[in-house]
Amino acid sequence: MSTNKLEDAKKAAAYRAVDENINFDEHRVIGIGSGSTVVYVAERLGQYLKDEKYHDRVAQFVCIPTGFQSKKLILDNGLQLSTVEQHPIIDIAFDGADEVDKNMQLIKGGGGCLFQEKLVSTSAKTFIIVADHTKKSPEYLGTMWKKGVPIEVVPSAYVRVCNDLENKLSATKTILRECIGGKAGPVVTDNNHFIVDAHFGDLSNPEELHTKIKLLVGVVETGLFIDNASKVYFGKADGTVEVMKK
Ligand SMILES: O=C(CO)[C@H](O)[C@H](O)COP(=O)(O)O
Repeated sequence: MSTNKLEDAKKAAAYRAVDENINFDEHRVIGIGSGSTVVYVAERLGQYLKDEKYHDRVAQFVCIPTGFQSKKLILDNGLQLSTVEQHPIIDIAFDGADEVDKNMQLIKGGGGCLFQEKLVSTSAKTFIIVADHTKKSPEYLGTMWKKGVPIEVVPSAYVRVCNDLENKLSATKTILRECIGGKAGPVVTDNNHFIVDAHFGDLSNPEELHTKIKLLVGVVETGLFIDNASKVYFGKADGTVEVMKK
């Protein structure tokens, strides 16, 4: 698919997700995730802010970011920025995903905002995923996303975590995520942790794997988002959007 078509698909998913799920009278605290698709969520909210019919209500929204990129997105679109400390209960959150299976379990963290994304999404009463259709798994997680399960770890524990993932949980490969260009060395998250990408092949039981990984000393959070998403909007190349819900 051409880059333009892919962007159109992301935009279609994000616009429709906002249009169908924001309740301008009831919602006030909005989570804004990370990645290239959620850019269009912030853009859409910015458009509503400029529309005189919605302006007063959207100006009252406070937006909770999942990292530096989304903080900037919120500000660039003229929206009010706040924190999850000030608003531990979020009305609705939007975010992207790296892969979505048929049960709406997710792999996230491909963009390195893992822990903060999980904090925001699990603090939200409703969590909406926006994605292009390449993120839809035909069956198991690990089919479309081949870069492994992202795991946020305490820096000093990364060797121990990699060893445990391989020896205790049978990961076939673990990779400390490195920066590409700009800086030599590992990716450092917004919460000053490292990311390990762990390969397990197809994930037939992501919930069990998530629980096992979480128990390893040094693991902050896993990129397996279990029973978290309320709905998924998949944008397609032809501009249509498929909605998945339970
Ligand atoms: O989990 C994420 C960042 O850690 C992103 O939401 C995920 O990588 C999807 O990004 P994109 O919308 O660019 O495909």
